[in-house]
Amino acid sequence: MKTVEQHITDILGLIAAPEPTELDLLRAHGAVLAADVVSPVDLPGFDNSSMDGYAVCAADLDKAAPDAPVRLPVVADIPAGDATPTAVRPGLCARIMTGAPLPQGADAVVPVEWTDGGTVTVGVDRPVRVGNAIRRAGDDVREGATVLRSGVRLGPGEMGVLAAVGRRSVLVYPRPRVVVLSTGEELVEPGRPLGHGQIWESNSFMIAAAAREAGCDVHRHGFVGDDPATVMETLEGLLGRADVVVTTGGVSMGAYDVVKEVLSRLGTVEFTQVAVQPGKPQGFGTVGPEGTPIITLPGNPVSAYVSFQVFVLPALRRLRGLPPRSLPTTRAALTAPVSSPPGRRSYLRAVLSEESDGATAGRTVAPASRQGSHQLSALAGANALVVVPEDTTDLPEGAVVEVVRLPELP
Ligand SMILES: Nc1nc2c(c(=O)[nH]1)N[C@H]1C(S)=C(S)[C@@H](COP(=O)(O)OP(=O)(O)OC[C@H]3O[C@@H](n4cnc5c(N)ncnc54)[C@H](O)[C@@H]3O)O[C@H]1N2
Ligand code: MOO
Repeated sequence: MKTVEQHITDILGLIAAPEPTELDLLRAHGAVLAADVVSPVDLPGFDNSSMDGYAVCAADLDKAAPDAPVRLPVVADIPAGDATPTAVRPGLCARIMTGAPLPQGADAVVPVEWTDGGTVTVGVDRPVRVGNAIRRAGDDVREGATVLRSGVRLGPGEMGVLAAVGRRSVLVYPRPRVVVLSTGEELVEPGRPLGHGQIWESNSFMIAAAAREAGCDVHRHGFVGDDPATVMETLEGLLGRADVVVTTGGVSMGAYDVVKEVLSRLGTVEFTQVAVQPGKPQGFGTVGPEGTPIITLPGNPVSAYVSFQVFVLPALRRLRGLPPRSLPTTRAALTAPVSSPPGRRSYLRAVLSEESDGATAGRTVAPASRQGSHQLSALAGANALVVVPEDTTDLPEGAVVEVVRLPELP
């Protein structure tokens, strides 16, 4: 059987580096930046007030005191956005609002709380130091400075910086388009009644959610039955909207394992067995005229989920323009014994907790009691996968194990 690492490498071999695209800022959220962003301006772009108050010459107020306020004529009123440049001379002041440009000649701003709030003349009851409540041009970003580096993900903070330096569009690797398709004659859309031997379809919802959380634009096509012609036709119809197709089901040894049958005929998809539990039957390759990558996951729901996190996620990261890393791991002590088939690496659903105990930096990990490939209930609530190596079949309570941290909700 193929190793987990080899299968990850083989899938990555199919995934070409993405093409950068210039996207409008509103569509760029979540994408990965494909070029450094340099600010064309200083930020702030001009000296401005950080408070509502009065722009003054500080020296005028040297002798101001609560019982002897200094009174200054107010010669201008400067709201934020004021387009008319203003100036003050010693002995005069201007009323000014937060964010408004500092008038020429002023060297300090007195907050309104230190004054009587006058609009013709104003009484100020204490001295002010030079520079008080002034935000200097360029004290945040200097013109020509790199504000964002290629490779960063555009989250809210990055979106803010881009807009602040005046960018309306950016060069990014756009979110990959993932099409999710499940197969199985027994499947019924949730919300519809079940007949004998039928089950509600769950894989496509789960895999679509995981791909979305991985930063992709996802089209959940839902599912098709086991008729090869329909599967082929459906797949062909979906290729135009996919950078990668992820299927579940139909890849094992069954007489009606339709994905395997249909894609084997195309000749570019390889079906294989990986030394992993769950998730042994796997496939990957390309389909259609554009050579669209396709990754075929097993149908058992837990197998599909674990396979997604172990095999598909690195590929999606590469498509996003990120290093194709696997999920981060840590070490933790088992709260219960676990077992694993010989020769296969198990990924057991578990709950990792960060409580303190020393040797494992305080982490313990509780494996779920139901580990069957069909036992979906243990997946809800799991935040980690306990890794049991290929050469290990049993681990006692207290053993320190490698633990994969599952992605957290963004
Ligand atoms: N003779 C053998 N049988 C099986 C082997 C084997 O090596 N020899 N491998 C087993 C393993 S391991 C797995 S995993 C499954 C994978 O089978 P398929 O990928 O062909 O999946 P299906 O047969 O279509 O379905 C398996 C199971 O999962 C349920 N299922 C499928 N799709 C969905 C869905 N979208 N939503 C919810 N549930 C789904 C399906 O009803 C089956 O119960 O093969 C083993 N068999
Ligand atoms: O190896 Mo299958 O994917 O668990 O049940």
